[in-house]
Amino acid sequence: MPLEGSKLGYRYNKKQWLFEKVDIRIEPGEIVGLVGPSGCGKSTLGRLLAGYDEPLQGEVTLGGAPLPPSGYHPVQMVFQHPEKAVNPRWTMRKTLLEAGEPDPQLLAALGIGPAWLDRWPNELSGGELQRFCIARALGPGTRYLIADEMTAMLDAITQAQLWQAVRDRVTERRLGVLVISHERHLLHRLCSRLIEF
Ligand SMILES: Nc1ncnc2c1ncn2[C@@H]1O[C@H](COP(=O)(O)OP(=O)(O)OP(=O)(O)O)[C@@H](O)[C@H]1O
Repeated sequence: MPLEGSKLGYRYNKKQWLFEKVDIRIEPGEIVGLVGPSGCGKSTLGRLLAGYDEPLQGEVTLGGAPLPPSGYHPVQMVFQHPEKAVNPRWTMRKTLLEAGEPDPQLLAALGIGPAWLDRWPNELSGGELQRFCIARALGPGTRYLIADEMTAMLDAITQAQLWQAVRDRVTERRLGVLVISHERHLLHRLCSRLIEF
């Protein structure tokens, strides 16, 4: 089931339109890159596709139907700053359980040590915390991942490890991925096509 945005338009606070009439389509098992100058609206488009915000024009559909209004969301988004994306009062185990029972193979592929599950967010480094955010976003019900500068703050080795784990899910589960990044070499390595925004 493709993830599609049709004739999407958005603007903040009734200012000028950030974008209008944008069509975008991602197929299962596809990794697509989204590039464009800073401030052009890439993250905003990602938020619309992930159902965080409602488009002001057009619609987002998954397999031809509107995104589900409640329950586990099949389109998940991961941001650059993991510390903003987790509840500081939840252990990492509880954080992960939000997305369903975690798959031990996925945790191992993301380099998450079993002992980390009993830690609190402030007891992990940014890179360690981001691994949990990715694990949570790849819960069993996820069909699409919107990765917004997901590995921009990580070293090259960790970056490669995390993207390999995502790629394996693309192959095994036919996960579809939209990669928002300024790093052209990363996009060329990962993506089968690029959308210039
Ligand atoms: N909540 C908000 N309220 C008002 N304006 C916003 C809000 N979020 C983003 N903007 C503005 O909308 C524009 C697009 O922002 P967005 O984050 O989507 O761009 P981007 O292409 O992802 O940028 P970057 O590459 O710098 O991350 C920017 O000018 C930004 O200042």
